[in-house]
Amino acid sequence: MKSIKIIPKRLKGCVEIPPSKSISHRAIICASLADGMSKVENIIFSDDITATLEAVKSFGVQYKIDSKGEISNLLIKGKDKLNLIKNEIDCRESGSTLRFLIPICLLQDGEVTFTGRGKLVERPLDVFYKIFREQGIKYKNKDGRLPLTVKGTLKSGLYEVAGNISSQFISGLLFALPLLEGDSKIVITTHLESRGYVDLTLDVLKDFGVDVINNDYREFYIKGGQRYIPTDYKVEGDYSQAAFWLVAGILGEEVKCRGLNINSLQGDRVIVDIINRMKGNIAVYEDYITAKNSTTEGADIDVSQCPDLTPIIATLAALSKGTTRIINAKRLRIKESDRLKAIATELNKLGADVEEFEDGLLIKGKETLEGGVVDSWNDHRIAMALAVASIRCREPVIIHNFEAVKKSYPNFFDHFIKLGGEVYE
Ligand SMILES: O=C(O)C1=C[C@@H](OP(=O)(O)O)[C@@H](O)[C@H](O)C1
Ligand SMILES: C=C(OP(=O)(O)O)C(=O)O
Repeated sequence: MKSIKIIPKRLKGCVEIPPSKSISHRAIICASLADGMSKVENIIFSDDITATLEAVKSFGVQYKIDSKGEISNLLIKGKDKLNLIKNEIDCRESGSTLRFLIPICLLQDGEVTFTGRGKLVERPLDVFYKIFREQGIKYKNKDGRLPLTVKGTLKSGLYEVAGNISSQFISGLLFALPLLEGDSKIVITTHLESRGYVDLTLDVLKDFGVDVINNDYREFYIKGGQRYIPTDYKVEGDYSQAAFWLVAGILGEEVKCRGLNINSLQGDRVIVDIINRMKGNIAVYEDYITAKNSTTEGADIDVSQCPDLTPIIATLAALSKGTTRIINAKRLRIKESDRLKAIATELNKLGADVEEFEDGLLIKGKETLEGGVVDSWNDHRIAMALAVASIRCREPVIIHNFEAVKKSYPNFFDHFIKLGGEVYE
């Protein structure tokens, strides 16, 4: 277990936001399924993106890396016919890699085993198991957990899919179904949560020449016999990661975030509206967003469309005036940690007043927090939220298992230091 000690400091400065992890997955997968050479620019090798790159290599996809400092560009030689060269895929802790690659792997009939690490082994796959049973696809898991071995091929036709467990199941099907000969339709049988991620999938599919008709997020019509077209694609900045720095600017001195698309489809772009609603001092310009020290106020926040923002919103709420209710957050319990329990437990260790409910949090804000020893629960977003909380602590903060940040943002603490943070390993 590795720990980091943070001396409370008000952060100030400018940060180049790393590329969107969600869009990076999508661009790599679409380039891999396009027969020819595609360029995917602005990539960082987080654990999750490495998992997806390793996964597509298992199907004969090749790529070259051109690195410039923290950022890399990929030249990907994709194939419209997958040939299995490695029948075991280690998804590490990446739910996106697992849920996106399973349908893609079922475009060929070789047997494949998916493995995972940490909490990924128990994150739900029931939506796919229902499809496997309906289509006669053989599958075997270990008491409902990974490893999962599958054998068979996806059929075109009607798919009835729940939209309130994970949008990733829908995205995974949207990558694979256009390549089948026949047409398909996905009917969403519940309210669709994390809808912005489906928007990202449809948008990147379109950029790579694949069209899907979206009937108000209730039905998706997928024409069969489509082909991905090799494309040059540049990944934009990640709003889920920018959220940590925007809150750091509100709690600290001032932070300017560069590299974001102010018209992004990313669902977590809503962090700007949330900070505004909480009376934070935030301003959006053509090529940067800046957040300045300000006194924020509690609000009622529905996170059903932006689950990944919950840890950092809870941190801001814990240091705002009044009460914040975070609602429709039950799905946070099936991420890299039980994020509701994790952020409530750890913020309270720092002296916050967070009450946990089955599907949300009730947070009574304070001027400052005490500080103390906390743990990341091996969850990158918990680690990063706690690091930001340190800004308004009276005493140092020690975070155990801080290296969890590698999952999505390996140089998070380099940026933290660049903004004036004082950390000791
Ligand atoms: O499709 C994606 O890129 C993601 C979808 C979201 O999951 P859910 O759809 O399960 O909420 C989100 O939590 C995850 O970080 C990335
Ligand atoms: C839940 C996350 O990612 P994934 O579902 O891909 O593991 C995340 O990045 O917070």
